[in-house]
Amino acid sequence: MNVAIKEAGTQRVDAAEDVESPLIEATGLHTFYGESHVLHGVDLTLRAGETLSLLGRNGMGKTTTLKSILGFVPPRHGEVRIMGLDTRKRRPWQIIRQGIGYVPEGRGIFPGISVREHLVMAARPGADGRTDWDIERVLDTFPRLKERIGHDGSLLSGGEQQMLSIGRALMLNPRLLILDEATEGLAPLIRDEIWSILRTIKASGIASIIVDKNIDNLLEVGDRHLLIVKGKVVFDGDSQALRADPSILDTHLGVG
Ligand SMILES: Nc1ncnc2c1ncn2[C@@H]1O[C@H](COP(=O)(O)OP(=O)(O)OP(=O)(O)O)[C@@H](O)[C@H]1O
Repeated sequence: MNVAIKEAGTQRVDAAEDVESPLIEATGLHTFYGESHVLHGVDLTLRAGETLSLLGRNGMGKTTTLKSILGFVPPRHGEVRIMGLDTRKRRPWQIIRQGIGYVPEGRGIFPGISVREHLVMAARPGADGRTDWDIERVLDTFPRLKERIGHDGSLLSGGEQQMLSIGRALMLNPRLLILDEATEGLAPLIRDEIWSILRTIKASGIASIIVDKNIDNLLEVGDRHLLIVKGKVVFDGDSQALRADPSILDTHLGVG
């Protein structure tokens, strides 16, 4: 057992981190918006280096699962441990500082701030002290961003903004990336480019949770898949298991 003392802004967070323990261990999550009960006992585990996809039709609770894990919508019942840290009573920024790069729906690119500034502002050693993702490596991974380095981020195309959002998350030297609908609304060629980048990121050893609608890419890149229906996990297994029973995707996503 490794006991790590982590800096979290002005507050020190003591985290008992077991290197063998999962990066994320969420059990029995029940999440509400007001009186509306959206998650009904979701369990989710993510191990180091693993790529996990969240599948499900619109409105089934994928984004809410991510927001529950990150503390934006804290679950009313259940427990989330991130790299050993019990996240109850933690603020989202404290949770993210455990080593999470979050790429939200909508990208979060600011007007009046250049590509370089977006990247430089985010730069930080990882929670484990790693600094292997720096601006040079991000620009090598995203040649389109290199070409647009001085441009206002908000004036980039949708695909370039998405790349900037992912590049910015990598500048945090995260142990895991969370990507919510990273290829939504993009042209097919740009989507392919982003999937290729996600494969590169996976090969670098960073774990990820990906919410996306492209099943073929998810089956190829993902190690494991959680299928969420009305706030409950109805399938948790690998690509082989999902391919072996097309009725699962057919029933719950209308594809198969
Ligand atoms: N801020 C909110 N207030 C009230 N209800 C919400 C809120 N956000 C989401 N919901 C509801 O919670 C349920 C789950 O939504 P969620 O966004 O998690 O689904 P999703 O699986 O990510 O689907 P999508 O792909 O449409 O985002 C839906 O019924 C949605 O209408």
